[in-house]
Amino acid sequence: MALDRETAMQVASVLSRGLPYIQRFTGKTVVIKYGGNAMENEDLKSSFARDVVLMKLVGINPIVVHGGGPQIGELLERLNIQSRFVNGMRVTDAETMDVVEMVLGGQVNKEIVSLINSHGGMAVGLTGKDANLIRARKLEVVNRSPELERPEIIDIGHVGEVASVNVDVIDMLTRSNLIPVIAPIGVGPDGASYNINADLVAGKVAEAMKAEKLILLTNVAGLKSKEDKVLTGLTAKQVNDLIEDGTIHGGMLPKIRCALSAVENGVRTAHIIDGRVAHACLLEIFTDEGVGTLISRN
Ligand SMILES: Nc1ncnc2c1ncn2[C@@H]1O[C@H](COP(=O)(O)OP(=O)(O)O)[C@@H](O)[C@H]1O
Ligand SMILES: CC(=O)N[C@@H](CCC(=O)OP(=O)(O)O)C(=O)O
Repeated sequence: MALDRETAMQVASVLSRGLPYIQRFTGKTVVIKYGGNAMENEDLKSSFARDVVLMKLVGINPIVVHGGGPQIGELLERLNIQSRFVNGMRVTDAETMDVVEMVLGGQVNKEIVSLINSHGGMAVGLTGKDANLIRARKLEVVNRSPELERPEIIDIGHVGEVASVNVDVIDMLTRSNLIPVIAPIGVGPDGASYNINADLVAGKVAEAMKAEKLILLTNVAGLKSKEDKVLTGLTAKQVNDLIEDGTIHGGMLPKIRCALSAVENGVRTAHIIDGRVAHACLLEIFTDEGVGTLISRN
């Protein structure tokens, strides 16, 4: 579709103003965690896919790690399987694990791959089982309730944490101009599947790839205070205090923990941003002040 002269001038001006940002980020890796809650509607999904394609086109290496918690919840409900969370992690028995693998590796992964490809990108979908991309070990959750005489380990089933990331596979894909889209399922030493929180996978992939940025797209404007204000530029100590006093809870817990770990392990910055805003990823990259909550080492 041809642009009229005035619109073309505006587009040219906007593109030109993006040049310093493109120069700053070209050749750098950006890991984007696309949360299930941010996949709100078709327009938002399209704007996300277009952002990823544009990033790739200007020389940035986007790596997508997706969630799908609400989508898993929907199918479990349809199948009449009860589900509950401990510390933001879904308790995962064998039956639930089958559903998790179907929804994340099948439905959600392929939907995102198709979306990116329909906007002109070349995405390849993987779970952590493909080429042993994500090796996992069982996650131990410790209950430190003051009511207990001593801390107790809670068994939450087939839930894992990342033991290692096969960086070579991701490198091979990105060098071939492909965009990796990773579902957060890990493979244990015995070949078994592990359900891993997608934030944790995104954080570890960002660390292993020495990413410039880790962008966590979610369904809130950022990390919020008790007064509902978006907080940014927090120190690790301030974050820990917010966890202690319960301001940070539920799904925000793994998000904030993985962001802190990422910046302590070589990722330059981590950002928790609102995926319900169109072009959230580009807004983050193409503004000096960024959007949402910034977490950096200092
Ligand atoms: N301090 C906080 N600031 C913002 N959100 C918080 C906070 N504590 C808990 N949350 C919850 O964390 C949720 C985001 O996590 P989650 O639902 O797992 O999203 P996603 O699917 O994007 O990973 C928010 O919708 C909110 O309900
Ligand atoms: C162990 C665990 O909780 N796994 C998550 C995996 C999906 C996920 O993390 O999705 P969101 O990012 O959309 O929340 C789950 O079963 O819901």
